[in-house]
Amino acid sequence: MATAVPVERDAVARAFPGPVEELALPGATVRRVTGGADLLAAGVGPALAAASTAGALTAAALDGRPYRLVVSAGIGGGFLPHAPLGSLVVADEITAADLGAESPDGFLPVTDLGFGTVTHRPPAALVREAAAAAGALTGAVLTVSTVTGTAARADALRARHPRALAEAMEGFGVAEAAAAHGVPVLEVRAVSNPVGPRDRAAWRIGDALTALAEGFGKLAPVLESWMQHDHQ
Ligand SMILES: O=C(O)c1cccc(C(=O)CC[C@H]2O[C@@H](n3cnc4c(=O)[nH]cnc43)[C@H](O)[C@@H]2O)c1
Repeated sequence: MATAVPVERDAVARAFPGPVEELALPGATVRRVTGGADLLAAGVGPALAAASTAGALTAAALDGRPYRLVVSAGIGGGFLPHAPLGSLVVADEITAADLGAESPDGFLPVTDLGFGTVTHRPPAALVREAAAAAGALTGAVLTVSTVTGTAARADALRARHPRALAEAMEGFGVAEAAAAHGVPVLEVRAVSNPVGPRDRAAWRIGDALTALAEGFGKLAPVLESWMQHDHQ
């Protein structure tokens, strides 16, 4: 499970009680719960999240216990009214929303420039089961390098991504690292603020962390079952 910051990791960790072993990796520390998950505060933003997650994936593979699933988790902005504050979103699509080029005719995704990918899709069955267990919404979660802070940008994102429920800053980076290792990815976001004009008074970070912890309490059996079975 890769969160951005330790407070998110600790919220997720409440779903995985048990003795914890700390493994220091270059740039990040993995908390390994006995019989459970590896938890990683991977850093803020897609680049650091990708680097930290790739390090953990590589260390686990070299240790002879490769990961079977990578989960990007944390708080995020919600597109109102579909994803209200305190709601939980499971991504059925993880899309890099600002990876590309501007043009006089609008934004061009990096795929239009002939490079790479902008979307990773978590396994549909896992998304369904996870969302049902946690009572979460499902839809696209956007990864951005710049937090949206104006109505104009929120409208532009909504126009380009009508299925978007949330935005955050790490999912696509975590997904790229997982894809490089051939490991499936899931993204789970608890909504802490609306996507739109910057308004710090509107943030509900405590409520979102509670929703994240409660959501993972319900999700944990689904994730554990997924990791124990083959999904070829
Ligand atoms: O200063 C601001 O206006 C502002 C607004 C929202 C979030 C931030 C952060 O610095 C938090 C970044 C952190 O939390 C995730 N996150 C939470 N809400 C959002 C959002 O609306 N858009 C993008 N990311 C968000 C993100 O994944 C980071 O880990 C500052």
